[in-house]
Amino acid sequence: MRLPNARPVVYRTFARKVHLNELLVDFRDTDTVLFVKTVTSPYIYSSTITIAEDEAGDVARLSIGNLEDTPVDPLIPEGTVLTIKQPCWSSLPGGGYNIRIDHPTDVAVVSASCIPEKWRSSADIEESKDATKWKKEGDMMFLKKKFRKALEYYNHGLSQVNQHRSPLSALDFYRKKCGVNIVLLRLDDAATDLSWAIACYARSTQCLAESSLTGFEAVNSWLRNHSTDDPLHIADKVPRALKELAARIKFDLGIYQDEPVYNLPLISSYVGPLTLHVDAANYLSSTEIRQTSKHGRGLFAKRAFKAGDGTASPRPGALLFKELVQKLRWNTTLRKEFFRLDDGGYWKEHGWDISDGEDIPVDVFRVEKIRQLNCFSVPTRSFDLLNQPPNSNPELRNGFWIHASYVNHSCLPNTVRTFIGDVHFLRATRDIMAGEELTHQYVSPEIDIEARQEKYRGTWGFECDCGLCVVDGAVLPDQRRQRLEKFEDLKSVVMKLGERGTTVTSIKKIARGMRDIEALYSPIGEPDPYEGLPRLALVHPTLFLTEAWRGVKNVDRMLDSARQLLRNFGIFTRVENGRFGIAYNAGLINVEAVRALKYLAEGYGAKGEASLMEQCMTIAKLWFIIITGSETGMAEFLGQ
Ligand SMILES: C[S@@+](CC[C@H](N)C(=O)[O-])C[C@H]1O[C@@H](n2cnc3c(N)ncnc32)[C@H](O)[C@@H]1O
Repeated sequence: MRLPNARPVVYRTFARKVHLNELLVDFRDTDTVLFVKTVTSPYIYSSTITIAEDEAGDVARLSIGNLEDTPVDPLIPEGTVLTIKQPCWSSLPGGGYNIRIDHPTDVAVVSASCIPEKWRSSADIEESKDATKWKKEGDMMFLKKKFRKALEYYNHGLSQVNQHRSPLSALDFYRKKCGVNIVLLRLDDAATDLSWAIACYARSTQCLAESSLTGFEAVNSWLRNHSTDDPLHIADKVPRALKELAARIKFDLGIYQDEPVYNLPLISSYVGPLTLHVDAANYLSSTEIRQTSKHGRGLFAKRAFKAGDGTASPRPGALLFKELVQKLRWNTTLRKEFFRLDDGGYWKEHGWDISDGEDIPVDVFRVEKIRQLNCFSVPTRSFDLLNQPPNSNPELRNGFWIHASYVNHSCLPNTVRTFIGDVHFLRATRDIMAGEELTHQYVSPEIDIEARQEKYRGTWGFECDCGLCVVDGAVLPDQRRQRLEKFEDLKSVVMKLGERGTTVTSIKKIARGMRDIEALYSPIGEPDPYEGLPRLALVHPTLFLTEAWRGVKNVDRMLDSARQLLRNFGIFTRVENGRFGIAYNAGLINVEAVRALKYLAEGYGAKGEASLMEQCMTIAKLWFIIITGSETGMAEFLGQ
C-alpha cells in the first residue's frame, strides 16, 4: 500500500542504490538513489533538519529545503523511509558534512511495498482495521491538525469500502478527504475527491440515479470550468456540505466573468491586514495574451477601453514562497499556468527536455526566477499609499497575478495597476483601441536614462525602447550630465528652503533654475525633441513651484505652474473657448498629476471660472479612481 503523502517520483529504473559510505563531496552521480530511514524527529525552521540512517547503519544529517513540513504535522516524522535522488555530501559552514536537498522533488517518502527488507518489520501499517476504525482515527488526526496522517487513514478506510455496494460510506470518506486536501492546498486532489463524492451521492439517491451527476467527469469539469454557471444544477441537487465544498474549490481555483459588479467603496472599507480576499472572480475577458513583435508575449485589449475602464483579477491564492512551492507540487492546473510564465530563459538553459503533455517538475530555482520576474509587491490598498509621508517605506506584500504577469513595461504606459486587498485592477490611463497592447510601469522611471535602463536590465533583463527612452537615449552624455547636476542643485536649494521658509524671491530663484533645465530639454529656436513627451528632471521643481505659488496665493502663477507640471508628466492640456481639456496624453498619471488638477480646479474656482473648475475636477476624479482603484477617499483628497 502506498502512503498517500508519497507523490510518485519516477526514478530511472536502472538507478543504482548507493550507501552513505559511497557518497562523494559535491559530486552528484546522476544515476544513483539513496534509501534512508529517519531516526530523530525533524527540526523544522527555514528548512527541515533530521538525522537518518542507511541500511548499513551509517548515519547522516539531512537538510531538506522547501518541504511542506510543519512542526505539528511533519512530513518526515521519526521512522520515515525516504529515497534521495543523486545524493552527495555538502560541507557545513561550521565544519562537518551533511546531505543537502534543495529540490523538494529530489526526496520522496517510500511507499510500504518498496521499503527495504531491513526496515519492513517496523512499517507501521495495520491492515486489520475496518473502515469505521480508520474513519475514527482519521477524524482524530484531523482534530489534532495532523492532516497528512488524516488523509492516510481516510485512504485506508476508503480502500476497504466497496464504492458500488456502499456509495454512502465512500461518499463520506471522499468528503472528508476533500476537506483535508483543501486545508493542505491540494486543490486538484480536492476537486477529484469532491467529484467522486457527488457521483457517489447521485448513485445512492433514487431520484438522481439516472442523472449525469453519477458520472465523475461531468462533475469534475463543472468544478474546474472557472465559471459560476451550473447548467446541470449540481449545486441545487447536492446536500449543503458538498455544495459548500464546491463553492470553496471554485473560489480557490478562480472564476472568470465578463463585467465586474463591485461595490468598491464597500469592499475597500472592509479590506484590512486580515481580510485581503475580497472576490473570487477574474474580469479579464476583454484582454488576451498574444505574441508582441519585440517583447515576448504581452497583454492586448480585445475591445476598446475608455480612460478609466479596466480589468480586475484576484490572485489565485498563491502565497509566497513555501505555500507556492507546495501548491505547485500538488496542483497540476496551477503548475501548468505558472510554468508558462517568463523565467528569463532559465528552463532552456538548465532545464530538461519536457515533451508536450508531460508533467513539469517543480524546480525551486526556476520558481524563484519566475518570482523575480513576475511577482508584484503590493500595498493592502493602493489608496493607503497616498497618505504615506515622502521617503517612507510602506508595508508591502508579495503575490502573483498570473494574467497580469503578461503585461510588458513601458515608461509611457497606457494603464496603471492598483490593488484593493488581493484584487488587482488594471485601468486605462487614456483611450485604448481594440487590439492595442496594454502596458504599465514596472517601477517609476528614473530621471536619467542610464540609471533607468540599469534598473530594467538588472531586475528584468531588458532595455526599454519606449518613445521616451529612445529620445532620452539620443541626448549627448554631457547634456544629460548637466541636466542631472542642475536637477540636484535645485533639489538642494528646495530642501534648504523647506527649513527656512519660502519667499517670492526664493520662488523666482527656483523658477530661473528650472528654465536652465528646460533649455537642456527643449532648446529655444530649435525643433523640440520632447514635443509630446515627459521631461522627468522638471517634474519635481514644477511641483515645488506650483505649491509655492499656491502658498503665496499667486493664482495666475499657480495655474501656469500646474499646467507645466502636467506638461512635464507628458500630459498636454488646452484651454479654449471656456473649456479645459487634455489635448494629448502620452503621460504619467499619478498622485502628483491628480494634485495638479486639484490645484487647477482651485485656481479656476478662485478666478470665478466655475466651468473650468468643474472640468478639471471631473478629470481629477477619473484619475483618482485610476490611481487608487476606487472612489474611496476621493472627496477628502480633492478637498470636496
Ligand atoms: C512580467 S514578464 C512580461 C511578459 C513577458 N513578455 C512574457 O513573454 O512572458 C517580464 C518580462 O517581459 C519582458 N519585457 C517586459 N517589458 C519589456 C520591454 N519594455 N522591453 C523589452 N522586454 C520587456 C522582459 O523579458 C521581462 O523580463
